Amino acid sequence: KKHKFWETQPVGQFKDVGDTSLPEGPIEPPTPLSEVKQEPYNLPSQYEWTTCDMDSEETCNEVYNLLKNNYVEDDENMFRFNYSKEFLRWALRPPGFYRSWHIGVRAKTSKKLVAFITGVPARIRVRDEVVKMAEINFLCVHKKLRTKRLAPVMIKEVTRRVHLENIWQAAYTAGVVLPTPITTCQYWHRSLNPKKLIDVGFSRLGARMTMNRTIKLYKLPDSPATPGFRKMELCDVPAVTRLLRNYLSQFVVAPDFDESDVEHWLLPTEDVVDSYLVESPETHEITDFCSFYTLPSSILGNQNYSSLKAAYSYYNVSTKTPLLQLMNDTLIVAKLKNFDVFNALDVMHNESVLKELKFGPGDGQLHYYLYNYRTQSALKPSELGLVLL
Ligand SMILES: CCOC(=O)c1cnc2ccc(OC)cc2c1SCCC#N
Repeated sequence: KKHKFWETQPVGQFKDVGDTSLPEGPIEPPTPLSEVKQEPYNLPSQYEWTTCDMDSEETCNEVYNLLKNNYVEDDENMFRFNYSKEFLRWALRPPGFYRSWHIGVRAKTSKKLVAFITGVPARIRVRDEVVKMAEINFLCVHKKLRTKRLAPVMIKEVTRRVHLENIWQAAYTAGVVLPTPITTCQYWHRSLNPKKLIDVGFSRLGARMTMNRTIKLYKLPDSPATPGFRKMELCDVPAVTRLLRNYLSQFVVAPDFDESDVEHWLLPTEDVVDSYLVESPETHEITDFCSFYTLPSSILGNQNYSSLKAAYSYYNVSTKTPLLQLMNDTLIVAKLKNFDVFNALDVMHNESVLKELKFGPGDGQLHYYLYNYRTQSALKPSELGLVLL
């Protein structure tokens, strides 16, 4: 039976879609903390819970290797995400993080890490309500244990630990349809290294196109066009926070970033997140901002290449520089940093520039979900101002 587990959870159910009598907001009220289950859920007898301290080099290595070998692949098994250790430490230790929300499952005999799920705290605004949520991510069960129904008990356990911190909502994404997406986004891809993407079989030479003609089609200038375009620095955090908060206020769902959030999520971290801004040469005002994160993928089953260097559009704000020019400068920087591809979702205002910047639509979709929070109706991707890693 499909969605056996999700039909037991406080999430929008398919049967309720379109029922405008149901109000926007929490589906269930908070439970008194004394009534939250104090002890962990039961795992199958040969497995045990473990808390993964990402500060520990050894544990971080175990998590990295579990994900490298068992995490999400595309439908054609051409790629598998290969989140780096620095990226995982960044993604899992934002302001106010809880180590207890970095949950592993070990085999009791071998002590091998066989499954993982995480949460990090976030303040997410839904229309005019700022809600404390957990962002749930990195749910991974070892390929050899996929039929043991571990995912439902792992989801219940991370939910229990989130409840213990008096948080009752969550946000998560999936490539599969579950009850019930608040919106469904499309991936778009901009070739930076077309020869490699063709060699690995992701892209194909267009009709009547030679390889040289294709390389020329995707060629980019060797420096950004916008005067005052520069890397973000620590001293820019207050201005970037103001710029970003104002920009994100227009979307139905968006993070409620403060300066400490901006410092963590958007200050450049080598090989993890890159961020640039436009400082007006005349007024020294910060008028625009763009950022992308680094998420390589293993290339599965190709003789010549083993890794894809992919950049993912993160948060972009254009108030003076046209978004088209700002994003083109981002592509230029990504190419200079030797990325093979620049990926973007059709969220916020991205859709308006993707085609002109020579992005092509991907065949994968990304569904966004809220746990224990109903929205009046599904959002358009352009109403979503939240990028989850
Ligand atoms: C070349 C364009 O495709 C990707 O960059 C890519 C890379 N690795 C993946 C690993 C797992 C995977 O599972 C859905 C997809 C990819 C994709 S396409 C969707 C992500 C984006 N943009």
